[in-house]
Amino acid sequence: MNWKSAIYQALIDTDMEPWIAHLMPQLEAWENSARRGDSTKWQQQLKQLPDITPASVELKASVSFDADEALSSGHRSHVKNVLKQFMPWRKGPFSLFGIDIDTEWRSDWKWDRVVQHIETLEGRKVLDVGCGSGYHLFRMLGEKAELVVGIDPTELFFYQFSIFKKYLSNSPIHYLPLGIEDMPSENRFDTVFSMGVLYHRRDPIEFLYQLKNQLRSGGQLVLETIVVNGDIDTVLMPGERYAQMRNVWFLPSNLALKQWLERVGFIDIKLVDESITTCEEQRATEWMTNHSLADFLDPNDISLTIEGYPAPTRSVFTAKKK
Ligand SMILES: Nc1ncnc2c1ncn2[C@@H]1O[C@H](C[S@+](CC[C@H]([NH3+])C(=O)[O-])CC(=O)[O-])[C@@H](O)[C@H]1O
Repeated sequence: MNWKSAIYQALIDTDMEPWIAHLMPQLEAWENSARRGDSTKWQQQLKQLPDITPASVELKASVSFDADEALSSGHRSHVKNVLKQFMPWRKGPFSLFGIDIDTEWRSDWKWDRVVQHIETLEGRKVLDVGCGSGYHLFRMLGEKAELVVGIDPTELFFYQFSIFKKYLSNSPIHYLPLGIEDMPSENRFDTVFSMGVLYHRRDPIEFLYQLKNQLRSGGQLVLETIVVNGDIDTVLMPGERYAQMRNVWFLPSNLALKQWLERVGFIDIKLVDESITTCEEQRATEWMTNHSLADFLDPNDISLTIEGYPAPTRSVFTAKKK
């Protein structure tokens, strides 16, 4: 069964059926456009992965898939070579049949900071907006969510996710290669995460409304984004680049962000974590060989980006929909 039919079948007898039915034409259109270039290569590479039923899958403490027996060294180097076709690997780490994918980001550190502050995911329907490779989706399933859906329009990340989904085909974890703007406003999820996305949005207030429109009444928002020091009136709009990223728009102070959340109508708003992003958490590795955070900071003063802005500090907020 292909990935589209799998999610449709999984939701057909639930109250999510109208939601997924609404999205099917867009998924169809995406699939038709994904029959070219890199997509074709990645689809072929996916078929090269071994058809093994994992002997054990760990999702609570890490994302690791283990086989009964170690792969032979020839088989192992073949699988490693296949996985390398999906570079750059940004969000992880993953472990597949003894091969450790040491990604650019220690996304597990972010998860450890977040998970201790959120309502239980057990039995809940969860949406992760801008899920990247889906690393956090697997950790959400590890927390026993009833349904986990990630959305992210970046094609490579869909295929990275598909590698691990292959070994969890019957689990309620799904990735839709769509953006938040494609989602119908149907108030269906118990928890909505959006981590590392707000600063990429040209209209952050509209984005907060879009997140709110995915939550049921009483549901929890978990929002993580880059912030700057300052009072309730402080919001930094960088010039063309921030830490070399071209698509960064608004970096609010914690107080300004709290006010945005209030204006959009969230209640019970809490700042639960604030952390400076370190060069240990985001760095180049064998699996992501491009420049990384150390190259984007001022070499003489790592509290600044190379453009002279405050270096990335990330805050996590939780809030509720009335
Ligand atoms: N319109 C959109 N709708 C949904 N996602 C989008 C959209 N536009 C871009 N994205 C996606 O948002 C993700 C942001 S990365 C955060 C990953 C993870 N959450 C993390 O916390 O590590 C952070 C970063 O790279 O700066 C990317 O995967 C985009 O494709």
